[in-house]
Amino acid sequence: MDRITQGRHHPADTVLGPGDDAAIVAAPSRSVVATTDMLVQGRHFRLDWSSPVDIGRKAIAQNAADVVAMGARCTGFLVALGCPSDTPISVTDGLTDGLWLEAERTGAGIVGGDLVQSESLVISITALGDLDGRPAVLRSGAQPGDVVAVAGRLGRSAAGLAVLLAGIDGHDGLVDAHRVPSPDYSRGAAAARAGATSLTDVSDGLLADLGHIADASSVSIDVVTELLHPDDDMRSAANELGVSVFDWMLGGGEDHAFAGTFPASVILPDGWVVIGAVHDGSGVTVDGRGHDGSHGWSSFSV
Ligand SMILES: Nc1ncnc2c1ncn2[C@@H]1O[C@H](COP(=O)(O)OP(=O)(O)OP(=O)(O)O)[C@@H](O)[C@H]1O
Ligand SMILES: Cc1ncc(C[n+]2csc(CCOP(=O)(O)O)c2C)c(N)n1
Ligand SMILES: [Mg+2]
Ligand SMILES: [Mg+2]
Ligand SMILES: [Mg+2]
Repeated sequence: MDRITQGRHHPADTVLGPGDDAAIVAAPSRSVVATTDMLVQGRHFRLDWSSPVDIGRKAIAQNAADVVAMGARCTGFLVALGCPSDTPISVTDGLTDGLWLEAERTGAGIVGGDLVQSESLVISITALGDLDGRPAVLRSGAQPGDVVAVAGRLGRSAAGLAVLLAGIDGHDGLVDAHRVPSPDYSRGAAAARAGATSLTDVSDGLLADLGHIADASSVSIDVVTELLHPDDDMRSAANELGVSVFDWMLGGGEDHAFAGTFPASVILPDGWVVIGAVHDGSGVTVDGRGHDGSHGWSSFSV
């Protein structure tokens, strides 16, 4: 346990870190943003595909992205870890390093957690955040006439997963994007300050996650494929595998890019790019039509 808890530098929001019955985390806004997501071995990661550092980083990233998708910044993480009894120390050390590495990218510390024995590796994280006095940006605020925009790259994680599943060589950048998502954690607060009307992170797939905004806001959302610009390495992997690069960009999960809506009059903050528009109605369309392909990952269908 000492190996997991000791020797780390805690940022200012950690009032009391690991060691007592509970941690104390600053809540300057007097309301706390709280979210949880878990990673399960075999389901969300494989130890022959990802290093323990990668897995630790991904676990923090997918949680931090949900805090940022409220327009907040991260203030602390609680990490519950299930490990088989024969897990090498190098694996728990690597996980701990990865967790801290990505936590530091968010500006927050790991303030506590739990460690139990289990049949496979399971990492469940609770992330806390603060809005610094601003209102949260909900999924329910999109208005007809708004633009739809994204910050971050789409489809690269799904492309990397496809490369790993097919066992083809090369495409290291895509495989890296699958192993460790790289959200820019400053984008959510910037969107909130600019007047974003709704915000989410892309965890399941662009169309599925925009669908949550469309449902919560009682609007329809149209994505314009001409405004999506696939990278050359995604195009070449898609050609090699005989699939459409847009399947990855529209339906691929785990990039943890941010997607949101803004009034059309807003000058978008750095990193945000228009990809569509909000209309009256319901559901999500692509180039004005229903999309036959996958809208995203579904937790219980695969
Ligand atoms: N077991 C549960 N108990 C209570 N609320 C839950 C439970 N599972 C999910 N939720 C809530 O349902 C909502 C949607 O959860 P979901 O996990 O799909 O969101 P997400 O974290 O943005 O997506 P992803 O898991 O793909 O990253 C969230 O508000 C979440 O708190
Ligand atoms: C070994 C392996 N196989 C498949 C995937 C793909 N995958 C798993 S969960 C998920 C979306 C979020 O799911 P959840 O809703 O469970 O958080 C995706 C795209 C992976 N990462 N690793
Ligand atoms: Mg979740
Ligand atoms: Mg989310
Ligand atoms: Mg999530």
